[in-house]
Amino acid sequence: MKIIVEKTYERMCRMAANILSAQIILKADSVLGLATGSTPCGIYKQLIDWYNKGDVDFSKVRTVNLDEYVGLAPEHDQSYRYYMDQNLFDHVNIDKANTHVPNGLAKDAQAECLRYDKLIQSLGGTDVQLLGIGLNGHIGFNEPSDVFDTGTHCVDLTESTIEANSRFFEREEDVPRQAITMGIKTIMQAKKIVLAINGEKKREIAKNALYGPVTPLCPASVLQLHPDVTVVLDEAAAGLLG
Ligand SMILES: N[C@@H]1[C@@H](O)[C@H](O)[C@@H](COP(=O)(O)O)O[C@@H]1O
Repeated sequence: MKIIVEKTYERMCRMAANILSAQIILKADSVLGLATGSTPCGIYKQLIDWYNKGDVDFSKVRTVNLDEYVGLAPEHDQSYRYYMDQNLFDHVNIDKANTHVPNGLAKDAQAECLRYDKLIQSLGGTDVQLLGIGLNGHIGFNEPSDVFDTGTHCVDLTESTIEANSRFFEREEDVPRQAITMGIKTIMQAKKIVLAINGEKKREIAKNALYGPVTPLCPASVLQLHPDVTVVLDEAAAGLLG
């Protein structure tokens, strides 16, 4: 595990964006695994900036997103498809047909999960997977549990995640209770992983995930076992790493 600490959130984002853009430069049709949440916003902003300066070309890039809420249409302003369009895809020269997010409206969620895993395989697997981390150690929407979940699957969100994500919704009742997420196996199959962690609130979980025991009670801890992980943190999140 490579751990890089940057002074500010902006510097952290620049570092993560550097890894993603280097990947695209080295392999124009890279498959990027992308994440949502507040953490990656600045990373996408940086990529858009470099695109506008002509430094990075998305025309052949393919993307697979980690997760999507069950029951939200792509045009719902809190769906992860909407987030990706707003925060990245609408601002760069990516072909939208090459961007993939699980379908939160699928009638048969099970079939959708299988379709999504097959899709990732058919693209040749993920070259770089960008991850954020939830306050309880979740990655994607893999919540703490007794076992590491395998492929893409449907999950019941925990109360703490619903509460954390309620900041994006008008009322807590509006937060979906379920999501479709890549599983730990899907995530671990990525050739390279970049985990971004910022803010004082994530201090404790950063320490547990990076230096604590590998356990499904802290899903991000499994990343300690991946051969090519880079963790980028701002100083606020790195405060307990020693
Ligand atoms: N499903 C997403 C995760 O992919 C994300 O990493 C996490 C942390 O979000 P934030 O970056 O806003 O703290 O929240 C959500 O639940």
